[in-house]
Amino acid sequence: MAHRFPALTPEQKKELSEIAQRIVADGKGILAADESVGTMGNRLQRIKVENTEENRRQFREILFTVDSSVNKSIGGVILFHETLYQKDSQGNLFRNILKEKGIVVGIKLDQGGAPLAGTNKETTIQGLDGLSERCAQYKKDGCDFGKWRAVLRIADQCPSSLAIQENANALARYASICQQNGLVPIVEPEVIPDGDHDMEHCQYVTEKVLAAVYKALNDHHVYLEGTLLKPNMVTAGHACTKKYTPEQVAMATVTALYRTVPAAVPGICFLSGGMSEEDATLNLNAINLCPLPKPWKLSFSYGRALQASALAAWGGKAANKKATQEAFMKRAVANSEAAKGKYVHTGSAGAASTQSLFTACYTY
Ligand SMILES: O=P(O)(O)OC[C@H]1O[C@](O)(COP(=O)(O)O)[C@@H](O)[C@@H]1O
Repeated sequence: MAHRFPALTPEQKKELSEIAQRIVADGKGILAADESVGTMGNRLQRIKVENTEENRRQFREILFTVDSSVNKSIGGVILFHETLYQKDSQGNLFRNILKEKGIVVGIKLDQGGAPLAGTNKETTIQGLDGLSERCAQYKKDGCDFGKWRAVLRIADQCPSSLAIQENANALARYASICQQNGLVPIVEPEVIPDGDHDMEHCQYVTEKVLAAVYKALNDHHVYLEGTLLKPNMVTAGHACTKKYTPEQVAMATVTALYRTVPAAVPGICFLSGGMSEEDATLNLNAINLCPLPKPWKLSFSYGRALQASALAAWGGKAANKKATQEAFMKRAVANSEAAKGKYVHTGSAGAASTQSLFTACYTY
């Protein structure tokens, strides 16, 4: 069938693919600082800090005003709506501080889950109504990419084919709308790690989910060169008693991706999914060393695994700014090395960086 109704002009395609490539340029990944108010509340509760707008602003100011050399490790930062319009204590908009460092600014576009009736507690994600108008405004306000997280879980009868199809279609519709408005869509179908399933089962499910997502993206005429994928790594469920090495996780993950993700996709930026900071880095490093064909950049888009020890160092006190920035920079550099397959584990990881960051049923 002839391609009679092109979705994007050559200029639009060029812009999108250049943005995507900047974000995952060699050794660069994404800081996912887009926790919604509720999710941030859980983070702050762990360090006994009240979940106020000012406390959220203060922590993010410390992260974003870190030394400019962070731009060697961080190519993009995902923000929550509130943060996009916040300023540092000198009155500079966060988004301008990031752009001055050469970091691409992104925005969370999904608006939370809604139950799929008649399923075993499965969900779809809301936010498609009015999405085009929101994207246009965010583009004007300095954003160049978006993020939409769909949640799939492994359990009895899960993920159902309804949940897989519905979430794949919503992700594809979101991706299409983003691209029409000049935003690179980060497509995030997360198979959450809750459960006692083994790694092999996670691989099977991840392949089914990714295959459905790429079928839907194709159906919706999404320009793959102007997208990024944010998947889970293939791991055993959190309650599985069998343990796997980073090399085993890497082999299962790259196998699943190689079978399902087209080579036209410029980058795959993993979520950390409750792994400890150190495990997230070691697994990413092993993924980059995995001896299978890897036609995409394999990098990170971590929330918890980039911020947990920084949050612990901060503890809500301005006086801890330096220690907080050092903790953040340490993880950013470690993950940048891992994105090149060059991370050397020194054995001196701090206690905070080896702590599990798992949150049950992470589906706020
Ligand atoms: O539940 P929310 O507020 O959408 O947040 C989900 C979080 O999960 C992520 O998609 C991935 O984060 P992790 O690396 O911590 O798993 C973040 O981008 C985001 O902050």
